[in-house]
Amino acid sequence: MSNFSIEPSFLAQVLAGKTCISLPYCLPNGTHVQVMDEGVIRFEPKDPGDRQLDVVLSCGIHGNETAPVELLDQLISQILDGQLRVRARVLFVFGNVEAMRQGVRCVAQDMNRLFCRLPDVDDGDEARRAAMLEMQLMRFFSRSIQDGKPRLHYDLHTAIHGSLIEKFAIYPLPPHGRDFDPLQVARLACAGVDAVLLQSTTSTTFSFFSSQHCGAAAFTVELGRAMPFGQNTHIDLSKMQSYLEGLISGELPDYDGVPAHIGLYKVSREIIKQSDVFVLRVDAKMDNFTPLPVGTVLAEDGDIQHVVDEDDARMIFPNPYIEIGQRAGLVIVPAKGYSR
Ligand SMILES: O=C(O)CCC(=O)N[C@@H](CCC(=O)O)C(=O)O
Ligand SMILES: [Zn+2]
Repeated sequence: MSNFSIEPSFLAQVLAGKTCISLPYCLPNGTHVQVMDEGVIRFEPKDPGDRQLDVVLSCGIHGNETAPVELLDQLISQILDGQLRVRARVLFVFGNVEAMRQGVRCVAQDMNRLFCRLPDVDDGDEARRAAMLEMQLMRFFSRSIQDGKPRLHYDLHTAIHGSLIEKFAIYPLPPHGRDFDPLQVARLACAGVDAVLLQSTTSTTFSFFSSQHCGAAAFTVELGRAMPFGQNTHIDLSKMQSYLEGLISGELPDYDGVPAHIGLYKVSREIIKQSDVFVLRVDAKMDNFTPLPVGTVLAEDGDIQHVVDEDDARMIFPNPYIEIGQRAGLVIVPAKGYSR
């Protein structure tokens, strides 16, 4: 990508293979811009004293989840053409570029299962890309760790199936046994998210990486159902767009507690596929958050039977078409006892 150009869009240039690391340059309004790698672009305010926070906005970790990619591309265009004033350091990441080109979730390996691991000489393209993105985030957040600015990461996705709650987030709990921050949940509500899943287990996702290793308040955000590029008009991302525009312009909204309408859930257990005779006994296409009565057989895996024994259980991300050792679904329950 050469210096300051609005057309074609950043996304179009990424898909055409025309972005790679570049020298930093300035927009006419003084905003600093640098392409850090293919599909990775950083903006910094003209006046360092203007900077309120550091935020990573990522999408396309799954290449067929296009609505968030279109949203972030629009924000990048608004910055490049001077409509959106930058008062934060912002790193935009288009995650799995090759999968985006092919319109598939992944090419060989699910990239959101490849974070927080040691690199290996046999790593494929997606594992190497995940390791490179980890380095980009470590580098980006190292400045905010030094000077104490708020660190945020929103990793935007869309889900394979429908969902009774269209927009929800997974919130990896901060390290060292710290509790979740109600203010972060309230900010997600402001962005149009209606339920938050508090995740206390370890994970291999991008948001888990930035929470654990960069000390960022980090979230995987599901924004509706995955559709090809240009077919996302059914998803209303206006609240998310306004919220992100606010962050980029340095506005970090403050709230008292978690809004009453937000559903708070926690992971009761993960259903891991342990053998090639694994069978899901519930409809693999059922909507996320579908209630599951006690006694429902969820899956069978050789001698193992997964049966619901939790009150008020629901399942999200049911998917039997995964490799052995991976997650075939999450059983979640309401998180009780949290003050709002
Ligand atoms: O709809 C599905 O089954 C998957 C949607 C998706 O990509 N979800 C993320 C969630 C990540 C997390 O648990 O934080 C994923 O599976 O990677
Ligand atoms: Zn995804």
